[in-house]
Amino acid sequence: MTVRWPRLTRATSDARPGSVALREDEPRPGASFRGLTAALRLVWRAAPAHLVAVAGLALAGGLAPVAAARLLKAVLDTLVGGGHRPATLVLLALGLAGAGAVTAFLPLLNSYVIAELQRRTGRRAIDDLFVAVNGLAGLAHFEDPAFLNRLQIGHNAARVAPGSVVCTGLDTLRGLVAAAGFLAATAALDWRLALLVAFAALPALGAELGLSRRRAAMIWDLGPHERREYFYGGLLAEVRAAKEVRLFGAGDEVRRRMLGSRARADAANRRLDRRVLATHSGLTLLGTVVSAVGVVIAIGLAGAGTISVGDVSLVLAALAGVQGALTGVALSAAMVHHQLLLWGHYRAVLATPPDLAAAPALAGELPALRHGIELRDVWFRYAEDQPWTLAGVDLFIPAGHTIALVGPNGAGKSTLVKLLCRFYDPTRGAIRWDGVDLRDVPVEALRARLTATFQDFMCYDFTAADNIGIADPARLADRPGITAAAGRAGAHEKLAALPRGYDTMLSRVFAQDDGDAEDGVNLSGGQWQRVALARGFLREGRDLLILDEPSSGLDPDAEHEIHQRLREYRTGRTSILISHRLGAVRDADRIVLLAGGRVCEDGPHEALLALDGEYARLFHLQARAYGAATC
Ligand SMILES: Nc1ncnc2c1ncn2[C@@H]1O[C@H](COP(=O)(O)OP(=O)(O)OP(=O)(O)O)[C@@H](O)[C@H]1O
Repeated sequence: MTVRWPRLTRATSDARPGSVALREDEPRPGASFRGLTAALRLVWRAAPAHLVAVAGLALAGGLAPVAAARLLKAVLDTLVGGGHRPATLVLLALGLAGAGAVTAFLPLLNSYVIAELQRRTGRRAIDDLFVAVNGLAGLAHFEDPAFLNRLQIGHNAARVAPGSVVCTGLDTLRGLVAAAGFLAATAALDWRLALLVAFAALPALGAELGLSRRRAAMIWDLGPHERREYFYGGLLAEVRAAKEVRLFGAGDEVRRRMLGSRARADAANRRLDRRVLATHSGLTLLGTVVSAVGVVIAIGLAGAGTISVGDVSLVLAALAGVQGALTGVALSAAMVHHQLLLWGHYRAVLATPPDLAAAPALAGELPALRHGIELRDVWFRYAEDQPWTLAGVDLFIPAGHTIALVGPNGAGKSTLVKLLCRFYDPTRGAIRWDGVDLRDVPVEALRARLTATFQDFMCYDFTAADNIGIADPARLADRPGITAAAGRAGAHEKLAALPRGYDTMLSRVFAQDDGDAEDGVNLSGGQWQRVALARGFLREGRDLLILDEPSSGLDPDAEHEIHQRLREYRTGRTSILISHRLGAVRDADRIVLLAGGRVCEDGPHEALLALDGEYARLFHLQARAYGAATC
């Protein structure tokens, strides 16, 4: 049957949605009122009772020292005035002791409640963050350094920023309450003293806000260095890199590079620390002068009989209290500001535009494949400044057929498969599933119809069962299905014979769930490949099977056996098989030779041999290498 496809009408462009959204030179997200309210909403959702408790504690914490100072004044004035009743003094003393106890205990309680609030909020924030990250259907963002930088900062901010913004904000409130109480008490004695102390706090506020802005900018600038440092640290610590690093004696070089990244980060931190030292020294000097002036004025007023001895004690407490409270307010306001800047990166990740165009609102399920998949004049490049990887591919994959993709390294075979899975959209042209443009279908609906084993498959540090079951999370507990898939991939005997069978960890990096690290095993490369194939097989019944180099790591017997199984499995199914072993793909319905991003040859094995083109040359080359003169 010949299927005629309608002409393409979709406007195409080089720009992939969202791909230019997060650049290194983009203005950084600023602290904003919306950021504050978003943090507050999150904390309220995650830990409402704790939020109320922290607010109550903040209010009590602000009032307690003022109450203590007022009680002390009353005690002193009562004592100096004479003629007092003992009961009054006892009551005052008890009140004073109570205020002192509250002042001492509040911070302990506060820390406990804040820690729990932080934990709950952090968990919720991280969950929201990774829901958003999971929602990015394509791969483009994960290859964008600016996005990765933002994600790392956002991830760190998620743990602490929202809780910290709210708690430190309440701390600021507590400081303001305390400062207002002390200022009112001081103003009642002498308003000039109150003004002097209040104005002395303003430079601290400005300086701390400036420092917080610098700190946040520095975290952004250091992100790439720190990511590199983690990367080098990983090379030194991870078992996957250990062989090459040791054999090549590359450890010292990697360590030097790691320390280089650390040194750049340290240098920037040092510059900031010097600025902090200079700023805080200036502020401390200012505070000392203000205190000294305040003390001299108060003693002068007491000497002149204008204020009482108790008033002097109140002024001394107020001076220290106001200064401490206002410095605390400046510090915590700066901290809120700093956390809001980092929180802005978190919110920016949540607001990251999708890198794939959304399907039309009414797009529904994708029907089972009946006719075939067509690539019509497909062009693709990974970025605008990179060369074309696919340059006008025209290809029809009929339903129920096996198409083998062959071609030199870098020809674009895996890229083509990635477009079929819609990890990227074509830069130009279109891919149609029974005539429906893939961009007009929800991406999940498309992927539900695919199964694949990729060339760079994952080796999960999971149990054997989970390593296979993860291919279809709804079937993680479907042990018969998992063992059947493993059987089809020729992995069952090996996995069943492991110390804990399918419950054995395929890792020596993590212990079993019960903490026993002894039973974890490492598989060989070929065994891992079979597990990866089993994952593909678990998703049986899908419309399109993609196998990218499914047997590259297998021994000859295993390769023969796997290809035999694949042949049986593929019969009547639509599949795409990529392989450099041309002998393994000769029985495909059609063999497509990609080169330079285009389809150069296309036809069954015999037809391509008869054509005597590039495929025939490569096939004979391999056949000779295997010692087979004729094929
Ligand atoms: N994520 C990426 N970002 C940028 N360029 C990429 C990316 N992946 C692949 N490329 C480039 O695209 C080209 C085609 O790569 P692809 O992996 O599709 O080739 P292939 O035909 O599968 O090669 P091989 O036979 O070696 O597996 C290569 O030049 C490669 O450098």
